[in-house]
Amino acid sequence: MITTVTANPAIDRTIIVEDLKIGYVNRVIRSRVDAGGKGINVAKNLKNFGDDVIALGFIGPNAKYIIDCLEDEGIKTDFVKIKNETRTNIKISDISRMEVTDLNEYGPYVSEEEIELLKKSIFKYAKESKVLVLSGSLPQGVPKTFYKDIIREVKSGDLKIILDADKEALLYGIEEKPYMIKPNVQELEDVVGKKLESLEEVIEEGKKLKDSGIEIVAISMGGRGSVVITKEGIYRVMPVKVEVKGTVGAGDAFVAGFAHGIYKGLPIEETIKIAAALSTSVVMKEGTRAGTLEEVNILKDKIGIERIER
Ligand SMILES: Nc1ncnc2c1ncn2[C@@H]1O[C@H](COP(=O)(O)OP(=O)(O)OP(=O)(O)O)[C@@H](O)[C@H]1O
Ligand SMILES: O=P(O)(O)OC[C@@]1(O)O[C@H](CO)[C@@H](O)[C@@H]1O
Repeated sequence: MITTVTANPAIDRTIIVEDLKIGYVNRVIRSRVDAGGKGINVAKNLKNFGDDVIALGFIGPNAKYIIDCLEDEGIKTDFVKIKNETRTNIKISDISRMEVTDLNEYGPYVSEEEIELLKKSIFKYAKESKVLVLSGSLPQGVPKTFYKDIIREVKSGDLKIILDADKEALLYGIEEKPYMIKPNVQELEDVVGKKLESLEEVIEEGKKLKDSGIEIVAISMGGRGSVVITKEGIYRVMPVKVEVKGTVGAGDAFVAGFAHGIYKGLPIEETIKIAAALSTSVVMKEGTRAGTLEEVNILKDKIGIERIER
């Protein structure tokens, strides 16, 4: 089984506009609502691959919609029901600039008792899982060491932990050496505390993290693809040129591709291709949506992948 944890789910409201003008009245062409939050997006992608996945996290009284969406898709869920409301994140997609602006709320305040309930649940499901995905920001009241504490508690040879977080949650999490991390360049810059101007610098810093004991360091670079640093080698992955309709959740699809490959024990190059293809299929869609197996099968062979160092 694969367990995904979304401490800070979101009702994602995507608003499609043309030529957004800040400070003016803008007309909305169309809008849509999706169940969002990073771990939830990972779970949606994994389900489309037919993997056995369960989604955990905190859920507020206003967000039954999220549970219903996941259950409609056949995804198992076991969320901790909290007193305060789940956030709504606004995604403004400007189709003339092909640009998405994210307005993400901090999320609800979560109590100590609610945090303990989620921790217990994660510890329970981790015992039955091969892969554990810890993804996204932490809502208010949750200590920045949340992921670190979980990794320390559940880490074992049999469980592969993927951490996709930012800022302090990532910094602390890294201290416990998860199996894999997936920072984007900005997140990696925050970890190393400096601007990374060239691909060489990105690789250099990624290598240091890998050498510190993290097996896979996958650095995503948006429309420039990614660099994946593993013990098998360093891979430069080039994206496919497609019509981009929305980039929200591309990173989560990338993570899901790795979770799938690791779960199935696939070779690293095949895993990377699936991850890149899955993220490509997501950018071809409006809103926060997952990719499908059929889309990946079409896109996979178009992914350019080059081993640049052993
Ligand atoms: N404009 C694009 N064109 C083609 N592929 C893209 C584009 N943007 C993203 N991708 C694909 O998605 C992957 C992950 O994207 P990105 O680096 O934006 O993740 P992220 O910053 O974690 O995103 P998010 O937090 O919104 O999920 C990239 O490595 C690439 O394969
Ligand atoms: O505020 P966070 O937790 O960092 O990110 C939340 C979020 O932007 O991430 C997903 C896309 O990756 C969206 O579904 C969601 O709204």
